[in-house]
Amino acid sequence: MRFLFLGDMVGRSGRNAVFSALPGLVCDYRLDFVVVNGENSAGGFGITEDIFHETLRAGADVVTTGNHVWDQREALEFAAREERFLRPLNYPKGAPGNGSGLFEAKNGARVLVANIMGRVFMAPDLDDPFACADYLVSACPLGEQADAVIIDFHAEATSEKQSMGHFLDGRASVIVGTHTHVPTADHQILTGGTAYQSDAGMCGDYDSSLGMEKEEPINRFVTKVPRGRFEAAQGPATICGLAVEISDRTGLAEKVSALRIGPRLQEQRPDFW
Ligand SMILES: C=C(OP(=O)(O)O)C(=O)O
Ligand SMILES: [Mn+2]
Repeated sequence: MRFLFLGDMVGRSGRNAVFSALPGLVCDYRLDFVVVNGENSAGGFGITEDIFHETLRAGADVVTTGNHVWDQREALEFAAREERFLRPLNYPKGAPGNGSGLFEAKNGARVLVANIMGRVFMAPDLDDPFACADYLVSACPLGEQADAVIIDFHAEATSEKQSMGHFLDGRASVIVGTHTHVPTADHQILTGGTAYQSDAGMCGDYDSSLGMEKEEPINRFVTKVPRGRFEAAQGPATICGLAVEISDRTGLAEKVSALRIGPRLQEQRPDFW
């Protein structure tokens, strides 16, 4: 199974880059399943229903999110109606919408997708992400109810992300980190067969501070006096993601590659499709 994950779309430039490139990637690579993180897609703060649907039309099968999921208030409403829209699974009971779902890929595979959020340097009062992940993969095991298990782990601390990767190694096809907006060079297949990357990076303008115009972040670090809002950077965006060939027999990863298309970052594409 040919799987592609794209990292946090940041603002209009990130959206436009994904919406123009993803249809071609789906076609050229004959992708079976695509997940895109959309939590910063509305000006950097959350996602609207229109953007969600446009992301699906561009070729995403599922849209994940993170700490900004409710920034656009309409998400509180459409989350409950849209099973392909995921908010962090470890929000306390009663949160609107779903944190996981079982979906059918183009090749007929049953794909379990979950969006889980870290707690280190994030909201500490979330349910335990490790207990949540353990329950999920035990309730819908890879190789039994699911032919592939994909987890977007939205977290700040690399230690928490790497620990989650090893904790689930062999019980998931892909554990990919999001949130920091910086692609890490540690994409690999762990010893138990799970594809892992600490952070896929953002789909956004890299002439920025994490996808936001750099002036205000610099100002706040230098003067400690806020002078304006953070605005999404408007320059040409680079798409960052993770490409994984998942075994149809075991559901574990066979090949993994970073994907980086656009200015400023060194281009990387899978060489196995
Ligand atoms: C990019 C970050 O946050 P956000 O969730 O605001 O995108 C971050 O804090 O690394
Ligand atoms: Mn985030």
